[in-house]
Amino acid sequence: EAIEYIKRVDLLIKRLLQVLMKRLNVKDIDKMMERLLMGATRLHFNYYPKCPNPELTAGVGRHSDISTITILLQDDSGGLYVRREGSEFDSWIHVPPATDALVINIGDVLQIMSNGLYKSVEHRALPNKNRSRISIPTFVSPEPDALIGPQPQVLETGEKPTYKQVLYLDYFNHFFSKPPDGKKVIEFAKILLSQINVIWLSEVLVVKEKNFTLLPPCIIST
Ligand SMILES: O=C(O)CCC(=O)C(=O)O
Ligand SMILES: [Fe+2]
Repeated sequence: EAIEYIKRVDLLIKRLLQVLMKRLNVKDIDKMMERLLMGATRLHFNYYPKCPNPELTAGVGRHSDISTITILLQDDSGGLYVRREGSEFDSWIHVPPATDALVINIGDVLQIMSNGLYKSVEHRALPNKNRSRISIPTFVSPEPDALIGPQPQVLETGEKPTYKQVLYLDYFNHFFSKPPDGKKVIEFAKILLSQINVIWLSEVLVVKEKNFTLLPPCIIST
């Protein structure tokens, strides 16, 4: 049954990625792109024993997944919450379990690759008071040695990159080096304003010294 599930989910993953990448002007998912998007897919089995006081337990703390996408199969007990985007105060929406339905999360890798067009979803999971819960997420992720960054097709229009190229293994290790803390992890791949200023200032200095015309600004990832 598990193998059959994996086979079917694999087809679903490929179909979903095709649609999602089309929006980024990536029309063909070749072998290289496949390794970048789904080179290392992992299945986790989460068990939450019942707990008399769920609000006092950590459960799975607030985080976004460091995957490209996550396909989540949950049982019918409930306990997954997503953060309402843009709310000033913490506001969580319960994701009710639906029969024969899967939950699809956008992960950080897709946010980075799309230069922020797609947004990874912040979520958390709490145990139940009266019964245990099982969830089975499939994390669709790049190979450890893949470089993740905004795709050239996304930047074709002249859009400035918000994220730099990072090794997926470094991103992965960074995520697991700290307790979960919302969407802070993605800052690891962000191009910082100070980095842009330094590059811009150095261009101005070159112009002043040599009387050259200003080169088009380029953002170098460090
Ligand atoms: O148990 C759930 O519903 C979510 C678990 C989760 O977010 C995770 O394992 O990353
Ligand atoms: Fe998660």
